[in-house]
Amino acid sequence: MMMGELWQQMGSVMATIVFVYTVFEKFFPPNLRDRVQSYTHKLTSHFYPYIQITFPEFTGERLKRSEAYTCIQTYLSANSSHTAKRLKAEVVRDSQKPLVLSMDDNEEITDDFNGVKVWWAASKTSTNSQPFSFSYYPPPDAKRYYKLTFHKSHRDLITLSYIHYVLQEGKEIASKNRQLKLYTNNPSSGWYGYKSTKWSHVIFEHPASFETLAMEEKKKEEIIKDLEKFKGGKEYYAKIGKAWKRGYLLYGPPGTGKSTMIAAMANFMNYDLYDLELTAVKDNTELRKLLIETPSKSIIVIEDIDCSLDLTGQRKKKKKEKEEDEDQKDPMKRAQEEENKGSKVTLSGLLNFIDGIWSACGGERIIIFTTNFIDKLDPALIRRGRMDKHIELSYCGFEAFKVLAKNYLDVETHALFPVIERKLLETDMTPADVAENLMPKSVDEGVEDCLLNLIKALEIAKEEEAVKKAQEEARKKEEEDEKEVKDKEVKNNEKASEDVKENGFH
Ligand SMILES: Nc1ncnc2c1ncn2[C@@H]1O[C@H](COP(=O)(O)OP(=O)(O)OP(=O)(O)O)[C@@H](O)[C@H]1O
Ligand SMILES: [Mg+2]
Repeated sequence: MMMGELWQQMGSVMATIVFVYTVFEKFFPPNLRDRVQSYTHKLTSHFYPYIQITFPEFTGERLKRSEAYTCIQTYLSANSSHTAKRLKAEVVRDSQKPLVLSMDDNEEITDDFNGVKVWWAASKTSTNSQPFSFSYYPPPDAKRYYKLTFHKSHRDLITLSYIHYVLQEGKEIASKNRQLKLYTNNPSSGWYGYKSTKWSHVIFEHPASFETLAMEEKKKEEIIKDLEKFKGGKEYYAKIGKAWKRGYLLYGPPGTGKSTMIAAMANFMNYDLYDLELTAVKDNTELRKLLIETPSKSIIVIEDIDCSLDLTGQRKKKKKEKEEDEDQKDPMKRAQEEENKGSKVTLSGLLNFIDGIWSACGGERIIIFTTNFIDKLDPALIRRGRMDKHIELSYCGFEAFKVLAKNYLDVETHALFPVIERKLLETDMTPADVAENLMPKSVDEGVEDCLLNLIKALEIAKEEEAVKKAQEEARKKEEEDEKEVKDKEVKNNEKASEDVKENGFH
C-alpha cells in the first residue's frame, strides 16, 4: 500500500479518535483521563512503528523563515525533480537557475540513507480558523511544512546523522547555485540614513576568473592555494585561536589588475562582495555597524585606501596636540569644518574595523585593500594580522602577456612572441594597455595585425619613456646646477663675513 493511501486511512481513524477523545474529556475525571491517555500512546506506538518529524516553514515569533526548511527544500528539489510526479516551479531570487523545481504540496517521495528508507512529504495546514466567514481579504497563507517519516528502529541513525546530512547537503547545493551579489554601503545622510539596512546590492556578474587573470603562473598558484587554505581553515583558525578572517593588500600602478583580481577572488570563493566606500561612512560607530551587517562568506573591499581618507598621519598626531589645535579654533569655524569633512572615520576606527574584537563576529571573511601607493600607507594599517598577504600587481611580463594573448586572440604561440618578450623586458606597460592593443579593432584584423599593433605600441612607449627619462635627467641636472650656484654663493658670503671678522672691517 502507498504511504499516501495509508495516511488517508489513518486520517479517518484519527477523526474518530478525536471525536471519542472530546466525549471522553468531557465526562471522565482528570486522573482517569491521564491514565487512559498514556495507555493509548503505548498502544498506538505498538501498532504504528513509524516516527514522524515535522519541519515548519516559519519559526519563532518574528516569523523568520526556518533555515532548516530552506535547506530541506533545496535538498529535496535536487533529489525529487526526477522522482516526484507533481512538481512546483518557482522563480527563486538570487539563484542561478531561472526556474527551481520542488515537490508540490501533498506530494511524497522516498529517500535512501545507508540502505534505510525514509519518506518525505510536503504538506500544509490552513490557518484560516473560520472557513465560512465572509471577508474582503484573502485568507491568510497556509502553513507549510515538511514531514519526515521513518521506522522507529532507525531513530538514532536518522536523528543523529541523516538530518544533519540533509541540512549540510542543502546548504552546499544552495551555495553552489547562489547568484553572487555586489553590495555597497548606503550614504548615512538623507533618505538612505533611515533605511533599516546599511547595504544595497546588485547581482554580481563580473566574468573575471583566475584563468583569465594575467600574471605569473607561480604567483597565481600561490594566491589560489592561500584562498583554498583559508576556505577550509575553520578548525585550523579555531585551533590557533585566531578569528577566521584574512586580509589581502593589492598594490601596484593603475591598470595592473587589482580590481580584476578582486572579482576573480569573489568568483573563485563564491563569496559576496561588499564594496565599502569609506568617504560615505559618517563615523567609526557607523563603520562598526556596517561590519556587523556583513555575513560570513563575504569579501569586504576598500579600493584606493590611500585616497579614501587622510589616514596617513592621523594616528601619529598626539591626542594632546590635537586638543590644543582644536581649542584655538573658534566654535563656528570648527562646526563648519566638521560639516565639510563629511566622514569622521579615523585611522584607529579603521584599524579596529579590521582587527578589533568586533571583526571576529561572523567569521569566514576576507578584507581587501587596494592602493597605487603602498608607501603612503601607515605601517599599522598594513602589518601582518591586518593585511596578512601583500600582493604586488605589476607591469606586464611575458607570462602575463601569454595569458592575455590566449584570452584575446586565442593563440598560445606565434613567431612574433620572442620579439614581444624582448620588448616587454625593455618597456613598462600595464596589462590594461597590452590588452587594449591586443584587441582587434575591426573584423578584418587578424592575430598578426594585433600582435604587430602591440609591438608598435611598445616601441612608442619605449620612445616616450626615453624622452621622459631624458627630461627628468635634464630637470635633475638643472636642479643640481642651481644648488651648486647657491652653495657657492653661500660659501662666498661666509668667506666674506669671516674676512670681515678677521680684518676687523665694518
Ligand atoms: N592582470 C590582468 N589580467 C587581465 N586583465 C587585466 C589585468 N590587468 C588589467 N586588466 C584589464 O585592464 C582593465 C583594468 O584593470 P583593473 O581595473 O583591474 O586595474 P586596477 O589595477 O584596478 O586599476 P586602478 O588602480 O586604476 O583601479 C580591466 O578591465 C582588465 O580587462
Ligand atoms: Mg581598480
